[in-house]
Amino acid sequence: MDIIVSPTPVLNGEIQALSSKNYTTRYLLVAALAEGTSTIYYPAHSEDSDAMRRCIRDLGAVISEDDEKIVITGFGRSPRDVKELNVGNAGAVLRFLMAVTALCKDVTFVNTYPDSLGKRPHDDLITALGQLGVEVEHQNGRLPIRIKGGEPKGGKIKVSGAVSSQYLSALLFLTPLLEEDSEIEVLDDLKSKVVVGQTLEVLEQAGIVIHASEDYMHFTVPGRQSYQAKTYTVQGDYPGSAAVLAAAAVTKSDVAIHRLTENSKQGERAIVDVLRMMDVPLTHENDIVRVQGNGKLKAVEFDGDTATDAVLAMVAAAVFAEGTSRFYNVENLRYKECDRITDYLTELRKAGANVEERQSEIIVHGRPEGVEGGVEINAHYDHRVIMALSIVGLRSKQPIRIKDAHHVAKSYPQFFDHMALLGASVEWTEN
Ligand SMILES: O=C(O)C1=C[C@@H](OP(=O)(O)O)[C@@H](O)[C@H](O)C1
Ligand SMILES: C=C(OP(=O)(O)O)C(=O)O
Repeated sequence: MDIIVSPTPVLNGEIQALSSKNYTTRYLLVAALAEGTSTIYYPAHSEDSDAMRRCIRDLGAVISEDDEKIVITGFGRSPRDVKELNVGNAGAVLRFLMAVTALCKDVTFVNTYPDSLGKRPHDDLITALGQLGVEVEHQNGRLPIRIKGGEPKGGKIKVSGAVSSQYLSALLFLTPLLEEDSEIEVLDDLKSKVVVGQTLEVLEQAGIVIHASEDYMHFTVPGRQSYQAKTYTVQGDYPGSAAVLAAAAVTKSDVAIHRLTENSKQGERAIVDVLRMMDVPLTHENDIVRVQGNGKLKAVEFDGDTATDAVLAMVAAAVFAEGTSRFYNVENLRYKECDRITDYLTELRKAGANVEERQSEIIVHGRPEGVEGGVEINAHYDHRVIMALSIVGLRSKQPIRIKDAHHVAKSYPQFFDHMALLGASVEWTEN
C-alpha cells in the first residue's frame, strides 16, 4: 500500500504514545528466559514486537494476551529445539535471539527480507559467539544464519560495538545463564550506548546481576543466574513519537502526546531538547509533551548517536529550519533497515530538500519557504524513512506519494491513524 501525504498547514489534538518497541522486545525476552509466569502491561503491537512474540513462542514460551497485558510462562535456560525461526525485519530481535539460541542445538534464522535485514551485517556477534564455542554458519555475516549451540560455558568475550550496540545487548542476555562467569570487553567503540542502559535496566528488573564499568566498555557477568518472573509496565515510545512531534514542529499546531516519561532511559527523548534548541514552543510536564508550533524553526547541531532512532525525524524538521543544521556521529545509520544516510537523503532530495552527506554526518540547508514535493518516494522497507518523509510532505507544495508505506508497521502501525486524527491529510491507496 502507498500513502499520499498532502500539504497540511495545521495539526491539532492529543494522542497516547505508542508503547516502546525496545522495552517490549526486552520484557518479552526476559519473561521467556524466566521459569515462572511474568506479566507485561501495555506491550507494543507492531511487526517487530510480534516477531519476538512469535519466536519466543516457537522456543517454548506459553503466552496469553488481552487488550492491556500479555502473560508469559517462560522456558528458562531450556528453550525448545526448534529448527527455524523467522524474525521478519527486526534487527534487535534477530541479534538477541542469535545469542539466546546458543542454548539450542541447531536453529536456522531464515531470510524473509533479503533487501533489508538480509543486507545487514552480524559479523561482530558471530565472532563473539565463536569465542563461546558456538558454531555459526552464515552468508558473509548475513542471513540465513544457522546457530549450532548446545552448551556454551561462558568465559572471556570480546565484542566490537562499532556497528551496533545490539551485539553487546545480546551477550548480556545470554551470559547470566551460562555455567561459568563471563567477562565482556567491548572493542573499538560503542555506538548507541544509551540503548545498553535500557538492556541493563531490564536485566536488573528481571533479577539479574551484572557489573558494568561506567563507560559500558567492560562487564563482569556472574554465571548460573536465573531470570525471575516479574510484572512489567511498558513506557511510551520516544522514537515513534519523535516523528509526530517533529510533524507538529513544522506546522502551526497544538499537539499533545501523553505517556512520555520525563526521566526515561530512551535516548530519543532528546527530541524534546532538540526541538527546544530549534526554538519550537513546547512543554514537557506530567509525562505529556505539548508542541504549539508556529512553523518557524532554527537550525541545530546535534550528536545523533545519543538518539539514533529519532535522527531521521529531527532531520525532517531541519529541512524547514532557518540556516544549516548538522547531525554528526551518525555513521551507524548506514546499517539499519536501509542506508539511512545515502538512501534517506536521496528521497529527501527528490522531495526538494537541500541536504548533503558525509560518511558519518547529515547536513541540512534549511528551506523555510517549503519544498516542492509532487514526487514518488521509495520507502526502502524503512518505517523511519516513511515517517520522516510524511513530515516533509506536510509542508510540500504538491502532495507526495510514499510507496509501500505499509512498512511503517515495523514499529508504529497506527502512525497514519494518529496523523489523520491530528488533522494531517493522509490517504492510503493501492500500489
Ligand atoms: O537494542 C535495541 O533494541 C536497539 C538498538 C539500536 O540499534 P543499534 O545499536 O544498532 O544502533 C536501535 O537503533 C534499534 O532500533 C533498537
Ligand atoms: C533500527 C531499528 O530497528 P532494528 O535494528 O531492531 O531493526 C529501528 O527501529 O529504527
